[in-house]
Amino acid sequence: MPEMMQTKDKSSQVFTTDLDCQHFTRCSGCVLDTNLDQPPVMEEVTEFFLKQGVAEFTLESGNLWEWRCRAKLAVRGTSMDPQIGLFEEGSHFVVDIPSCRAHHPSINATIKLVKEAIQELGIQPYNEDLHLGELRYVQMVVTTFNTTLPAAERYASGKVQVSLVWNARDEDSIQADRLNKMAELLWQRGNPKSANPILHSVWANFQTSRTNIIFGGRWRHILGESELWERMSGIDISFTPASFGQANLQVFDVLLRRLQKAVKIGSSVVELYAGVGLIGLSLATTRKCRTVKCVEVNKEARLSFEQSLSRLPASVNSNISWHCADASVSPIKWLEGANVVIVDPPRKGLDPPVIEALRTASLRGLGKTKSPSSKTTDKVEKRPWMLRAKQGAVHKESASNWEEEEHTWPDTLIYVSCGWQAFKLDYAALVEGDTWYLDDAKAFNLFPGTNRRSLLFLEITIPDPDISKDMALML
Ligand SMILES: C[S@@+](CC[C@H](N)C(=O)[O-])C[C@H]1O[C@@H](n2cnc3c(N)ncnc32)[C@H](O)[C@@H]1O
Repeated sequence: MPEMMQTKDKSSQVFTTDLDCQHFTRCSGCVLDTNLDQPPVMEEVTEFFLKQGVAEFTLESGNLWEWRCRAKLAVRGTSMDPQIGLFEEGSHFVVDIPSCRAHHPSINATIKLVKEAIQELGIQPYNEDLHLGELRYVQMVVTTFNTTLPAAERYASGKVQVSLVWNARDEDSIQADRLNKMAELLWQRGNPKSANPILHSVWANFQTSRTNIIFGGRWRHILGESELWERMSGIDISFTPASFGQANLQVFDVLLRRLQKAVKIGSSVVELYAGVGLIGLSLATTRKCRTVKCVEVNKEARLSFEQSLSRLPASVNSNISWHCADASVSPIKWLEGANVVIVDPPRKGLDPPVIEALRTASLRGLGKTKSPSSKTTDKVEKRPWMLRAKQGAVHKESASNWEEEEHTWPDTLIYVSCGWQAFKLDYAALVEGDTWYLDDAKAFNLFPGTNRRSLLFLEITIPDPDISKDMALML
């Protein structure tokens, strides 16, 4: 990684945290080009947490360049002069970003390959005004999983799973023949045994809608390995091209290790907004959890979860489950029986029913509200919820016959936030009336070059002074 960069006259070397990217003025991807390790929003964030009693609020930064391992870029222009990049702020013009400093180098090398294939085969980039053309978007996901290499060399030699978003209904439509030709050309030039071994696999997604939604519902694996793996914080995790994945693998790995320390050995954990279950599975493995329940609305994440579950070490003895469900529907049911709840919502923050359920769970844990166990009420009136929870679920039973803990409510809430504005509102609602109490907070620079998306990891406990003391010591 270019930790050190040259000054313009090349006479001396200085440490710099400047972006130094030729696309900066037009590209909407980065909003900062200097002091990438000190996003201005941190001033407000630090002051906020200082007021909440977090004396040492810090920002953990990783690589400031070449950190992005996942990119979805629009393809526009003409077959002779394709443009691959992001839309200019507030416009429909695509800014071509072949030398993006944030991208992992294998992503930029893949963009070059894709452009060559477009030009040589005369592939038509999508024209949204006319709703014509063939290639709409390209998604590139880097995998650094390669156990044949020493760990230190894996990142630099990451390979790309490339997905071509094709303007056709499915693979049987007339245009699919050209899609296959393009996939074959890419593979011929970038497969792992070629002179330029940058590709892991080639996929297609089919999208004909006139909206700006990137992906359609149909995916097809065309060439290379069908499964994409990543090793993060001690576990192997699988991603399909349709599932959510972190863009900054290295800093998220640091966040995960920090998060693990906040969970006591033997805890029962529920994770809402769980994606492919990365956080939950890593806790099952490293914290010997009794139970781990992951709740995620995107059904496409299920296959990844099943594959990752099959590679967990045999020594993991937790009851583990993944549920395809909307966390905002009857969220209180997921919370009963857990000591720890983890939420990792999208940028818009928590759904209001989830905030309400977290507040109720805290009050129930403190014995401030009398409530029947939700198990009892389910029997008579909440059967649809029970059925919903079972539909589409994945389970792995523990060899130990752990009893389900009724009347237990979480005393630890870990909030992973990627949206500062939404977080502030959620936080105010969570702590109102002393339902939750902030114990610690830390920021991770998951998106260097941006001001708005630095990520926070927060640990909030119920306002029991003894528990807070234990947590403080543990940290
Ligand atoms: C920021 S991602 C976190 C994913 C996961 N924790 C990870 O690190 O890979 C947010 C996830 O929440 C999911 N999601 C959004 N709304 C949801 C809802 N109402 N119920 C459950 N999951 C939801 C999204 O599909 C996405 O996978």
